[in-house]
Order: sequence, then C-alpha cells, then structure tokens
Amino acid sequence: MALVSLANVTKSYPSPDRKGPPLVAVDDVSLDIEAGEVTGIIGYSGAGKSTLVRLVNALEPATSGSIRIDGREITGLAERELRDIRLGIGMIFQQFNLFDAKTVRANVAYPLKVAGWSKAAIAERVDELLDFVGLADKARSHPDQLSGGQKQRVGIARALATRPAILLADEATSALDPETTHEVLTLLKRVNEEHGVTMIVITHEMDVIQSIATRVAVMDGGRVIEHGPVFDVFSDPRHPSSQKFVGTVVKGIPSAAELAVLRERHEGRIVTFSFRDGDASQARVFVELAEAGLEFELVYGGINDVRGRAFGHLTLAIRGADAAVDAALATIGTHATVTEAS
Ligand SMILES: Nc1ncnc2c1ncn2[C@@H]1O[C@H](COP(=O)(O)OP(=O)(O)OP(=O)(O)O)[C@@H](O)[C@H]1O
Repeated sequence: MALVSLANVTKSYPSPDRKGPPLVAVDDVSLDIEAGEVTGIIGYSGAGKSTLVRLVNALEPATSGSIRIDGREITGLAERELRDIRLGIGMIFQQFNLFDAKTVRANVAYPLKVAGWSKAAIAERVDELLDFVGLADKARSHPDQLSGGQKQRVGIARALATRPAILLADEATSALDPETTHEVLTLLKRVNEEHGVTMIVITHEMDVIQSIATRVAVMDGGRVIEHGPVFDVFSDPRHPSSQKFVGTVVKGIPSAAELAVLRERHEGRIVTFSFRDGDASQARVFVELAEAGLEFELVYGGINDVRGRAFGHLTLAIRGADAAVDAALATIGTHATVTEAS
C-alpha cells in the first residue's frame, strides 16, 4: 500500500473577481508515493506544485477526490484529527520559516512543546536532533547568527522533531549557493536512508533531483503529466510539456537561441543525438558518419548523471550531400534519438 495516495484530486479557488470560472490549481491528480521513496515534483511556475503539497500536508482541503496517508482518508476529517495527521508530516521551506526571536534550541523544541512532550523528553530529543544535523554547538544561537545552510539544518531538525514518516520540502535549497545546497542535500539523503523518511521535494533544480530523488512527477497546468523513475523521465520524457521542461534543466540540449547561434557559426546541418547509458550508440554515431564520408564537428553537448547512470545529448554540424546525410541519419536513427534543428 502506498504511504501517500492521491486519487482524482482537484483543488480549485474562486476566481479573483468571484465572477469568472474557478481557478483550478490541481486538476484530477492521481499519484501514489511508496514508503521510503524520495519523489521530486517539478514543473513551471504556477503548475500547482505547492498547492499539491499543501493538500498532502492537510493545510487545505481538496475540492474533490481522495487523499490517503498511510491508508487513512484525510479529506473530510475534523481539525482535531487533521492535527494528528500533521504531526506525522514535517515540512521545510525555501525561506526556512524559523522564529527569529527564539534560539536554535527553542526553534527545534517548538513542535514538541505543541505536541505536549515533557520537558525532559524535549531536551533529550532536541540534543539528538542537533547532533544529527551537526549544530550541537549552535543551540544557543539565534537564526540571524547562522548561515543559510545552518538555518536550513535547523529547519530540518525542527521538521523531524516529532519523528514524522513524511517530509515535504518546498524549494528547500533554492535560496542556497551550490556548495551549501550540496551539504543540505547530503543531510536530506541521510534523513531518507538512515531514518526511512519518505520525502516529497518540490524543486526547479536538476541537482536536487539528480542527487536525492528516486522518482519524479512532472506537473503542468495542475496535472501530473508524467511520473516515473528519475532516469526514465529525464532521459526519455514522453509528454511534450515534460520534454520542454526537461530540456531546460538537463545538460546538453541547446535552447532555440543557442541553436540560432550554432547555425550562424557553423556550416552544415545541425543535428542533436540523444543517448542513454548501456548502449554503444554514442561511438557508433561517429563511426557511421565517418563511414558515410561526411565531415562533422561537435558543436554542443553535455552528459547528465543520475545516480551513476548517464544520458546525454551531442549536437554536431554535419556537412555533405543532403542525400548522404539523410541516409546516415536514418541509419543512426535506428539506435539513437536524432533531432535535426529546423
Ligand atoms: N490560495 C490561493 N488562492 C487563489 N489561487 C491560488 C492560491 N494558491 C495558488 N493559487 C493559484 O494556483 C495555481 C498554482 O499555484 P502553485 O503555487 O501551486 O504553483 P507552483 O507550481 O507551486 O508555482 P511556483 O513554482 O511559482 O511556486 C496558480 O495559478 C496560483 O495563482
């Protein structure tokens, strides 16, 4: 049984002027998330990612559909019961959302106080959490004395305080520099691997997906248009909207503007070849072009690594008689994806 199970979930808001049709932020989403998984939610701004996560967190009720957490239907529950559900779900945010007037220790202790833990139990748990996130020496500091990465580590300690089975992260590393992002992602990976916490991670950063997600869901216009293992969705997106989005975050796919520059700078036909690991197609492309007597040069490219598996895109300028190029591309097309710039 999935730990989080959404079936035909829709969330709409009244139109801003209250006269037009309602705004559908989440549109008929069905999604199962198994215990122990880290699911990345990606998509353009306004796709409905944050709304979806607020529904899972029971911060807002769905307009229709069913949401089950660990088998328990949460739609229609009374506020008191929802509070119980929320204790089992931690959340971290882009802007950390710490209490600036409280010390690090008091920030982490806060959810435990609300949950009615005893003073002694709180003290023990907070020590354990601060050790886990590597901030034992900052217990008496205030958030404004901490770096961004340290603030997020406090946010993670606070989110884990009540031992939730689920952690939701909304752009949790988007305000951090690359090195600090790496540090926080390493910590989140430990949260998942050492504590078995299931995570749902909203992000627009490829690094985040690559380093911690096991599966990814692509949202567009309130819908989940694609959901699957990270490698599959990123190396071979099926839906045109996910192809467009993935094209903006993976390495090696030239944008329209970059293609225009390539066309200006290089003679010949500009063709992108896409590869997935495990096949020898990358080397074969060069051999087949050479055997066809064509002249070519590598003008753009990049290889992506998803947990040890590689996929990539190489763009070549190919020169030769059109018929010879067509024949070579047809042959290569049997073992690699071939996209010619129009
Ligand atoms: N409380 C609300 N009232 C009215 N409309 C809302 C509300 N919350 C979200 N929306 C609308 O729902 C749509 C989806 O918003 P949401 O914030 O979920 O998207 P998102 O994918 O998280 O975007 P971003 O990446 O910019 O955060 C948007 O059109 C937004 O304006």
